[in-house]
Amino acid sequence: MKVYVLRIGHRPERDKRITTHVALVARAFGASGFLLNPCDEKIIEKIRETESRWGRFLEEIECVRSPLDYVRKWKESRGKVVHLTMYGMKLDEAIEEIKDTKSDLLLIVGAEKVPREYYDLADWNVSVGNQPHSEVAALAVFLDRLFDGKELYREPANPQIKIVPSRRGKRVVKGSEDSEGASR
Ligand SMILES: C[S@@+](CC[C@H](N)C(=O)[O-])C[C@H]1O[C@@H](n2cnc3c(N)ncnc32)[C@H](O)[C@@H]1O
Repeated sequence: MKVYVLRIGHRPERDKRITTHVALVARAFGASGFLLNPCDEKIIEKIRETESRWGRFLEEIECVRSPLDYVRKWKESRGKVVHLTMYGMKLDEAIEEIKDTKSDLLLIVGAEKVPREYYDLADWNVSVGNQPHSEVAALAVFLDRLFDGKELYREPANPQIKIVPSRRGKRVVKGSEDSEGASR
């Protein structure tokens, strides 16, 4: 099952940092695509740079012109749609059903008020608790539950650098080296 994250309602003048975090969390927590509307080329560029430096997880990083059309096409030809919203059904009640579909998932997160059509198009409107919080937190918790925590230490393709986990300090080696620092 592949997951693409669609960030809608991005306001370039105020959401740059949080939308960047949505994309970084999507990448680090198991998504295979990141889509953005309205467009912000600086964010797209930054995530592409992150992918070249830290390795490839995302097969698509793009702006979409019409997010509603994108959602409709996804449903017609690719898979199911989940919309994360505090008004949705409980995560605990939705997650097993979502895992069972086995189809690819488009995961929608908002910024400003999300238009009604997305609630109607979604196969599941899912809440991560029924309190308002953050798209970054909602996305991280949802993906971690979906993948049962197994996404966190998977290896990206062709990293330039990578971290060697250590109890103290910071160990970073070239992507071509193993965890002892030896070249492969
Ligand atoms: C800061 S909220 C603003 C939502 C907006 N006020 C509305 O009514 O649609 C931005 C995004 O965070 C996500 N979010 C916030 N709290 C959530 C929760 N408890 N469960 C799931 N998603 C949540 C949703 O994707 C939401 O669109």
